[in-house]
Amino acid sequence: MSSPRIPREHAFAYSARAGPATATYIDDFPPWAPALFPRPQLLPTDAVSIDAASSLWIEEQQSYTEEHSELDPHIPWLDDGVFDAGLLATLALDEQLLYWPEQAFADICWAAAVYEPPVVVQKPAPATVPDPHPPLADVTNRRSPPPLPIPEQDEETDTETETITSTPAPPYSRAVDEHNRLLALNYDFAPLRRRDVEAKEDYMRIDPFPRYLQPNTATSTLDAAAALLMLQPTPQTHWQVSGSVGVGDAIVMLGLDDAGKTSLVNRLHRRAELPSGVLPRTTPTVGSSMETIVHSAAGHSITVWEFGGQDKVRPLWRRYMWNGHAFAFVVDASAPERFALAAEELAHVCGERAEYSAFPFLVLVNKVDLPGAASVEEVRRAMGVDALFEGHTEWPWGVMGVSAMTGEGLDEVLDWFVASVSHKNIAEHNKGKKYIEGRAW
Ligand SMILES: Nc1nc2c(ncn2[C@@H]2O[C@H](COP(=O)(O)OP(=O)(O)OP(=O)(O)O)[C@@H](O)[C@H]2O)c(=O)[nH]1
Ligand SMILES: [Mg+2]
Repeated sequence: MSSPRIPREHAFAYSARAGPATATYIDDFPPWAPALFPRPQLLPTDAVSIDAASSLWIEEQQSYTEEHSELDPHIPWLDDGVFDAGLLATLALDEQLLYWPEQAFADICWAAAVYEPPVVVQKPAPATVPDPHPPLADVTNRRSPPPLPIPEQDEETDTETETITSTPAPPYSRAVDEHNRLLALNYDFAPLRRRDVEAKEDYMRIDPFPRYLQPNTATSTLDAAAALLMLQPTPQTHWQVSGSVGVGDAIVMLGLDDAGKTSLVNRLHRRAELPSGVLPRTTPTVGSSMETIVHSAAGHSITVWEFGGQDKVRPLWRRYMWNGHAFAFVVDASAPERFALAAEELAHVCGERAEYSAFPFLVLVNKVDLPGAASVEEVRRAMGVDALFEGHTEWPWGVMGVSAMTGEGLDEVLDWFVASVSHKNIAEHNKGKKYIEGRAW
């Protein structure tokens, strides 16, 4: 089977997003693509048809399902080979993308359209940003793709293009910002929000990325999916989680900025060597970060997935928080003036979805080492957790005092999670997710 060739501008789009060291792939995957696939042996080194890759997946999935379905009821393997949009946000995004690239892509787009706040659309002035792909007449919602710089232009190239291409490719994170900016300029998700799009099929009909979506080619579908996934600061983490099935239980850690989440993760990760009273310096977390720790002599492996708490990154919480097996919400006990905001954010992020979930949940009252820190009881009342979980007795939940500075309380916290994360909870939770599919999960 011949390799699908991706258009030149797409190749350059990869390089623009991936950074300066990666300027040439016409037939290749971008260097960040392996991060999207947790089982790299299935990632071809050159472009290959999706069929070839997916037949490998089918074999592997069948044997795995036979082996594990009884043991691991929480593993959301795809039932009867049917595309399941409800699993996209959980643990099977990579499998879905390989099996059903078009549907997966459309669903990612749809999810983004439904769940993201509307972007402010600033239409580029036609004089300064030429539209290389005029919209088709029959699709009213379509916007042109971002104007992509073309490398290695001829001498005669007009000055505007030269200006763009002579700028060195920005480093990776700046490239993501730049990419976001271009998307914000060119795509208007607002009309596709939930009130207008009742079914995914509607969205598929609208298809705002026609030039990025070429059926049956992994490269173009990845490009398309990545275009949306790159809207997140660290899309790779999502995919890594999707590969973490079987690695251990994943705790999603949320909380306002400065609550001490990163410090807690650092302490948990390095508690054997880090003396009490010493904390590595931290900087505010942008996006999310993940650390796997081993707890207890039995070697129980736990992945802690921590999200930045600054107001700009809080919208990420809602999208990803349900991908773990348990939550921890960290509150700074020394900042009572922020309790109300923390309570508000917690209630917002759980929302009505709490009703359908069965995740173990702990409020971690951090910094109890500081003089004047509020007591666990005070934080419990201020956070309104009793009201939040009223009627959800099936949820194991609690409030515990900890200190990243001294390590106090952390063993108890880990013991609690290990005892509370059960396959039963996870299966319940997945059921809830299926039930609520189609609503804002
Ligand atoms: N005394 C004391 N200070 C702490 C403790 N935990 C964290 N800190 C301090 O609190 C500050 C913020 O800690 P971070 O871990 O960066 O906070 P964060 O929740 O990750 O913040 P974002 O990444 O912005 O969401 C740092 O100066 C830490 O040293 C603790 O248990 N005791
Ligand atoms: Mg942090």
